[in-house]
Amino acid sequence: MTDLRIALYQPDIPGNTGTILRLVACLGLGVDIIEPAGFDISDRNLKRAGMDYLASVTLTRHVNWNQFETWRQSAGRRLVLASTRAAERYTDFTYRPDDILLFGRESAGVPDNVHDAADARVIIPMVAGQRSINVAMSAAMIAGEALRQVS
Ligand SMILES: C[S@@+](CC[C@H](N)C(=O)[O-])C[C@H]1O[C@@H](n2cnc3c(N)ncnc32)[C@H](O)[C@@H]1O
Repeated sequence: MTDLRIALYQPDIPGNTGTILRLVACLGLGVDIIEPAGFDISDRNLKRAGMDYLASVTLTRHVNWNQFETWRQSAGRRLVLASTRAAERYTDFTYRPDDILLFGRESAGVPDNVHDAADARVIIPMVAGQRSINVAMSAAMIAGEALRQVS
């Protein structure tokens, strides 16, 4: 079994978060939401995307980045940031079973201090001129690769 987790930094589109929560429910992963989010956790679009899968999600909400970091460091877990600014391909990185895979806010990614705090940063290569992949799609691709390696 893996203890891999997905963390969402201040997500602002409830349908994406609901889709990711359904993903983690199906893959058996834990999930962290670093608040403030741009919506309430009871948002109907989140519920529509997450459906009844939400009932089996192991979700931890952190009131802010500092509280998340305090918890993560005391747990001794590595933080792997998915970023369009990264240099290392997500398929070249060696994941550990207790890594936390961090994804940025849909509108703005993550600020520099969060980018710098990560232990590693990985990118899904894109064709020239494209800006970014949907956050839920990114999470599925990177979690899939991490699980392939550690399962
Ligand atoms: C819609 S994107 C954010 C776009 C934002 N304007 C930015 O500059 O980061 C939301 C999140 O999905 C993930 N993401 C999107 N495309 C990615 C890629 N090609 N490689 C790695 N992560 C990606 C990142 O975690 C990103 O913060």
